Amino acid sequence: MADEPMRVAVLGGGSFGTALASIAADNGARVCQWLRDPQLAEQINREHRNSRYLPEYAINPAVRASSDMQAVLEGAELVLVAIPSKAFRDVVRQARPWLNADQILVSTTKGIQEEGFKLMSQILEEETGFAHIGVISGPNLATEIAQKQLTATVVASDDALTRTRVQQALSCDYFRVYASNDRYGVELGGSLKNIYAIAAGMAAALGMGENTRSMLMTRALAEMGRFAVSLGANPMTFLGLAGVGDLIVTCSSQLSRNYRVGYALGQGKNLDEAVEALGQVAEGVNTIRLVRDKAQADGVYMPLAEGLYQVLFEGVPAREMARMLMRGEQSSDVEFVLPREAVQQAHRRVEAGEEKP
Ligand SMILES: NC(=O)C1=CN([C@@H]2O[C@H](COP(=O)(O)OP(=O)(O)OC[C@H]3O[C@@H](n4cnc5c(N)ncnc54)[C@H](OP(=O)(O)O)[C@@H]3O)[C@@H](O)[C@H]2O)C=CC1
Ligand SMILES: O=C(CO)COP(=O)(O)O
Repeated sequence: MADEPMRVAVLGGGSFGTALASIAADNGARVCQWLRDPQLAEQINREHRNSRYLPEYAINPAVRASSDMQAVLEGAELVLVAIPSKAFRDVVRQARPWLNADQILVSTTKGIQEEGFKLMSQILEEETGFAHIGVISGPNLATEIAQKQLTATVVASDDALTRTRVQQALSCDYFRVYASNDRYGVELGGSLKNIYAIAAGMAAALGMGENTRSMLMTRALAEMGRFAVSLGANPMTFLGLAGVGDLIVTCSSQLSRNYRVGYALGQGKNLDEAVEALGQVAEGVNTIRLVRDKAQADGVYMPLAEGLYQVLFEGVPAREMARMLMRGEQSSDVEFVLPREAVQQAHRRVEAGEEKP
């Protein structure tokens, strides 16, 4: 078995699905890619190019694209699901008749389902009940992968076979795959950072500088950690590629679609115009709403997510929101070292005259 090429199926014909299919093929796997548009599938097979999502880049000619899901899934050992969160469950349901419990199912999608605040690998689990389930997440701009820029990702699963086979399938000269057993944390990191990428794009369009971006990213990490703890997740996972790593790339690059939506908003476009102009999925727009509602319901302090929600959905001007955030209550740098409450209590004591210089 070790000498036989691994059979990999990719569900999704967008930029990331296409980039992953090409990596696996570069690495010697037999790769079939499913997309719902038969004409685009035909073009990929004929020209080895995805004119809709990655027009500038050559796809490994060994990738076979098809709109026949049964044929794509037949005999696949590893199934990568690269479908935006809004359509993820539907596509998994469509695929279900041709999936079997020996297969490894991996989500690559950085989004959250509104009902039940479910992450995509939880949907894979619910829809199949299979054991070999994982996620891929990390600083992985599809366009840079398509250029074969040196890139790292994380495969996360509590199942060692899943981690190992994904590392074998995708690790190559330009793509390195690190392992984690914290599936929930890795997946949560990938979803949350999209929120702050929108904020970073907006800040850039408003002419704010590098100090601002650095503050934004670091406070985003603090807020993400607080949210993770409230959900019983391990905030240490955010120190890795799927947290800090992805936050850095997505908050710094025009190649990020979430960043671009934020940038367009900062330039004065409204949300519908910004999303329409993008023409691809920016998961962060929906994630802001879901995370803000969940934080409110669970009493988690997330001023950036709340502020961004008010800018996107309640018409508060971004500059005004930035001013309010800067003038917010005094806080702690690293809350795992000095709790936020301790800072606030000290302020109250000084203001009440209980502590004097
Ligand atoms: N692009 C990137 O750099 C990265 C993306 N990701 C994540 O990967 C996920 C997928 O993203 P990506 O490939 O970039 O997305 P794209 O927006 O580039 O493409 C989306 C793909 O999903 C298909 N699709 C959408 N709705 C349906 C549906 N109802 N049924 C079947 N197919 C559907 C689209 O088909 P059609 O064209 O026919 O609409 C298209 O093939 C996202 O959640 C993203 O967060 C993760 C890391 C990097
Ligand atoms: O997740 C990504 C990079 O790691 C891609 O980000 P966008 O979805 O914002 O393009």
